[in-house]
Amino acid sequence: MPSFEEARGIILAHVAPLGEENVPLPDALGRVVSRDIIAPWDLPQYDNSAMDGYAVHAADCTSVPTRLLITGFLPAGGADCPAVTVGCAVRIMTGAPIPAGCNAVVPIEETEQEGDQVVIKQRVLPKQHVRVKGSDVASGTQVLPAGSQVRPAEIGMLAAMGQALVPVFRKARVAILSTGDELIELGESPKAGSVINSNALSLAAAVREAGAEPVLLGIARDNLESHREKMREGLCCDALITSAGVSAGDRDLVREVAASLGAEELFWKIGMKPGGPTAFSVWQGKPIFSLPGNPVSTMVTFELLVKPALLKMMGHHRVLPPFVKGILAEDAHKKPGKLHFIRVTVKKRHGRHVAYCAGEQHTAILSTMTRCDALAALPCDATFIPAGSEVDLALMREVDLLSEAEVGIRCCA
Ligand SMILES: Nc1nc2c(c(=O)[nH]1)N[C@H]1C(S)=C(S)[C@@H](COP(=O)(O)OP(=O)(O)OC[C@H]3O[C@@H](n4cnc5c(N)ncnc54)[C@H](O)[C@@H]3O)O[C@H]1N2
Ligand code: MOO
Repeated sequence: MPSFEEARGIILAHVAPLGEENVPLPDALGRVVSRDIIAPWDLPQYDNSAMDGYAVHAADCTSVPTRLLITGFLPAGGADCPAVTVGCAVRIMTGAPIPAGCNAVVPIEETEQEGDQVVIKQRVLPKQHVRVKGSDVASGTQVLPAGSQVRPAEIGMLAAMGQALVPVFRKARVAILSTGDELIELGESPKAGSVINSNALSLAAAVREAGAEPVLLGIARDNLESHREKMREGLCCDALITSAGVSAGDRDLVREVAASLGAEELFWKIGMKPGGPTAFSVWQGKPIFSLPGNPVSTMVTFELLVKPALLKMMGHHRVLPPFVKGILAEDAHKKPGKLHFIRVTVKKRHGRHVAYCAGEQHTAILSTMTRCDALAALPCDATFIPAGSEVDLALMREVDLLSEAEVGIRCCA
């Protein structure tokens, strides 16, 4: 049985970035660029003013004060300005091109206008308040390397570079299949023994949050034919995630059907909890993630095993969840032999993350998941981890600062 790290290593070794596509710039947000983007022109494209003021030639302003004749006005976007001759200045607005004959801008506050003349009250240095052509990005240089994730800043830069279509890695289409006769869909009337198919919706949300596209396949019933039909359908997508039917039960059919469809199983069972019965197979290069059905196990295995794979498929370089060091606020007990991920709430105190048990840790307890700020990793061989121990935390959301009033070790039941 592979350890958690080994299992994740096997998964990551069996997935690769999907192909590329060109998307309109606004749709590139969150995607990963698949090629180096090279600047087709300088940014700024021309020398322009950084201030509202007067465009001058510094050499005309060596004495203080200096008096210059105002010969024109240049707003942003204005291009029509004859060359400025010795002893003259042009009133210029922020962003307007520096006219020929000028090499500096004097802000309006450092001047006084007297009729058609401007009095410059301070020394002027060449290039002062001039945004020089190409000083931000020079034509022909790399604006973004392949592999960059597109954030609002990159959208702005790509727009400034005239990049209406952006080459990005393809978004993964991820089929989600729930299995089990007890399941009903949200909105159907519950009967005795029925369970709402919440896993499909939490998985679809997590897939979407990872930047991929969920494709909901519905429910495979507990017979081979239903599983076969739905799993075949799912294999048209880039990846298939199944939930439940993967443990040791009489009706756990997912692995049998995956094998009958020709998938190669790389592992079944991992030395982690939750997520012990997880299976991973590959069918014609496509990953099949068979996650355990207990709702918390489904979410935790998605976060720690599936999401890194999807991110890699979509071209991301940083695919592992951000782990930070934290301090356990309470004693924790566990059985040896598996890496345990417990759900904790986290507060920050004096720059350190302090982790509190988020509640009942059984993997069917959804409410502990909604309170969870992070998953704390309790080492494989440990049986008792005393309060104050340092642990790795996989943060699931931003955490608050702990007020002084809340400081103090709480007792774990
Ligand atoms: N004899 C053994 N029994 C079990 C083992 C084991 O190793 N030996 N492992 C346990 C662990 S750990 C887990 S986790 C579960 C996983 O079992 P399955 O993946 O086969 O899932 P099911 O038994 O079909 O369902 C488990 C549980 O989850 C509920 N469920 C299933 N699908 C959904 C869904 N789409 N939405 C909401 N809830 C769902 C289901 O009703 C069950 O209550 O096996 C243990 N048993
Ligand atoms: O692995 Mo199960 O996922 O411990 O509840």
